[in-house]
Amino acid sequence: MSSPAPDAAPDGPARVDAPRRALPWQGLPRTVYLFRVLGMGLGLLPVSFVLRDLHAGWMPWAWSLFACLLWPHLAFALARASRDPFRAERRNLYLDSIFAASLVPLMQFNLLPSVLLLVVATADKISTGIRGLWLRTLPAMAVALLVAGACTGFAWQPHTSMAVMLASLPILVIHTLAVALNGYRLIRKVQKQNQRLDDLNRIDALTGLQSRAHWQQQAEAALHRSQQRTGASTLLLVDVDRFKDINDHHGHAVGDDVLRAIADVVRRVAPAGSDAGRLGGDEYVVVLPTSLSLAESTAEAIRAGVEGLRFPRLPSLRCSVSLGLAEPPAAGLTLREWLEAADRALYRAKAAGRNCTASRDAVRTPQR
Ligand SMILES: Nc1nc2c(ncn2[C@@H]2O[C@H](COP(=O)(O)OP(=O)(O)OP(=O)(O)O)[C@@H](O)[C@H]2O)c(=O)[nH]1
Repeated sequence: MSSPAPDAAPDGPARVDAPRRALPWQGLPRTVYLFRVLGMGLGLLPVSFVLRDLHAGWMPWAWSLFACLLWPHLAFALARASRDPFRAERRNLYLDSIFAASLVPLMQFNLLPSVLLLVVATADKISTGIRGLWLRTLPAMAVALLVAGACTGFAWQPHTSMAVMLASLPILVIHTLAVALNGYRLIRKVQKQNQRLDDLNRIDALTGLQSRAHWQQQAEAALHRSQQRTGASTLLLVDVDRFKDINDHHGHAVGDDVLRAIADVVRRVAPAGSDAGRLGGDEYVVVLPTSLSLAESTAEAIRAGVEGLRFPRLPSLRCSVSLGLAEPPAAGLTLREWLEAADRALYRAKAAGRNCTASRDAVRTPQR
């Protein structure tokens, strides 16, 4: 939007600005402008037919032409020129309602176009999404109706002719569809943003594995199934060996590359139905849908896969992982106890020299 920022920066020494965030209502004047041009422009059609039938003088005609044709552009220009476009637009929205209501007595309360103008003006306020705006404009409309009514002596001819009915159709159809389409567009946008938020919540941004919170939910469900004896599962903790050294020698960016590459190995090797996540730092965790003996083979495949990783930009870089396995704890015990058991196994793998797998009973070191 080309309108000036709400507050101009004061003169003074150059400084680093915080990242700029779009102001929530910045696009309001342009959105409202389109609907105002459409609503007021189409509204002029039935108003003109009624004024013609009433043989109205120049005053009602001039006022109607100003309100329906000139005002939408003037309102936009005022909002754009304002230092605070949102405040200016909110004032314009009140004036919209006042103008629409003032046309009703000019039409001598011709039923269909009068109801239509009042409803469209109110619906427009609702569709701005500004809380309570439509309710607050109702008293302003009532006052406008009374003042214009007093000026016209409350002349009363509510009958709507067929010609006026036909002239009312465009605003009824086109404006209603335009508002509905705008609502649809907004709903789609919100749905996409909700989906993105959900993804951000479920997925670890660096590795693409499950986030810790999401993994915990999945693991608790798997533990429950195991404790109900409706499915085998084994917990596997994977920790990068001497990862701090990799960061210190090659930098955090390379460290991140290593974390991503190891996540790829985990994803590739873990059997279907596994839940793999990143617990944080250089630690991964997988619930495998298999018994301990099959899980040991998976763990060994991950260990070997990580050992075999090569990084084209750093051909000499090698990495390895230590792995700890644990069967589900007895009924009544929780995910916390399961993780602690896997952590104890992982500790044994580290103590046995790293780059190996350990479970409660055994440490499996690869043949080197
Ligand atoms: N590059 C990178 N480093 C991270 C990230 N999260 C944690 N780290 C680093 O990972 C390292 C973890 O080191 P530790 O687990 O304490 O120890 P280690 O060097 O892996 O040694 P052992 O686990 O005993 O083999 C720390 O230096 C953290 O700063 C991350 O997202 N990216």
